[in-house]
Amino acid sequence: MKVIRAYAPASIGNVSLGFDVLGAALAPVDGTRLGDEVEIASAEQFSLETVGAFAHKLPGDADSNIVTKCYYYFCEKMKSEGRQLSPVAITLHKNLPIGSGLGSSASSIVAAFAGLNAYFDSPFDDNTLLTMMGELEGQISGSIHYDNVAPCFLGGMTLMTGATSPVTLSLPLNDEWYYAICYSGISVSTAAARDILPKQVDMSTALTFGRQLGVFVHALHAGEFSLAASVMKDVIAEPYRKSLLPGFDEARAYSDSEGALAFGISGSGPTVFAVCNSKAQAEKIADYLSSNYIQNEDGFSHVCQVPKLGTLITSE
Ligand SMILES: Nc1ncnc2c1ncn2[C@@H]1O[C@H](COP(=O)(O)OP(=O)(O)O)[C@@H](O)[C@H]1O
Ligand SMILES: N[C@@H](CCOP(=O)(O)O)C(=O)O
Repeated sequence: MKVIRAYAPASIGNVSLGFDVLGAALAPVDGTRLGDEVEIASAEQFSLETVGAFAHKLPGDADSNIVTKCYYYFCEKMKSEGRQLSPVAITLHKNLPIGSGLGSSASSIVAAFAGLNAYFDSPFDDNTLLTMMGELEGQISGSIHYDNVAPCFLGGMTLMTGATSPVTLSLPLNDEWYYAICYSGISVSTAAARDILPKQVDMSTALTFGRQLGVFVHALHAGEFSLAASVMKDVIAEPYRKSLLPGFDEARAYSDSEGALAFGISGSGPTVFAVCNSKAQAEKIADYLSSNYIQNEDGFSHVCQVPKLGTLITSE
């Protein structure tokens, strides 16, 4: 019997300076698989089973799970192209905490679509799949944003174009940067963390945002990584969202005192990340965050890099 497995990594939305337009995939350097995984096999009728460390935090009924919505959306798209789908049984390994700022819903969505596409012999190209992923992410968080689904699917650091094709561009990576990331264990709803943001920004904020993003993209292409790190500052969301994150200011102060290149909120939080020049520095900051930023037994920290690959498909 054909079985497809799709693993989709965690991601940092916004990367501080690119609200809704910049994202990066994450891979712990110790080889931990930090991401959701789906298994797809043939069945007489559709079913979804959920397992894994955070399965018990998902909605109780399968119909409310975003993976079920992905399956029916995929069926509709196939039907509109004159193709019929055979039913499948999906198992979701829910390894990412919900409302963590690690692109948890994106990880499930990407694993589901990428897995279904592989199972049904690749009817959709990457750009079409990305558009479908963005739509489902929009259903869950209240507005379409690709900054988690794109890096989760494609890997690396991705910049959204605002166009339909290509939806996203890949930016050069710095292999020497390490990211200390820490999930505090509390849940922050992305939709709620979007609702607290002002609907308009003032002129000076808009100018800073545009300048930072322009300098960042130039600096990465020029290999000027210190310059790139110097503009990793969030002028859009952090001033409002940090009030939702107990211990945020202290965590930033420690990261700065250790000489980290940048520090910020991953997605809508509560996960935070520090960009570091060395693995040793990232380990020290991750240790501090483990002891001081984590609020309960669900929290964790990792030292990560940004992987070149995103979703991994295997079949048997
Ligand atoms: N497979 C899934 N993974 C994550 N969240 C899911 C899934 N299916 C349904 N949900 C629901 O979607 C919402 C996701 O909340 P959100 O704050 O966007 O999380 P995150 O920021 O971690 O992606 C929650 O209400 C959660 O119960
Ligand atoms: N750009 C979005 C990113 C949300 O990421 P998540 O991991 O918290 O879902 C935002 O900042 O709202």
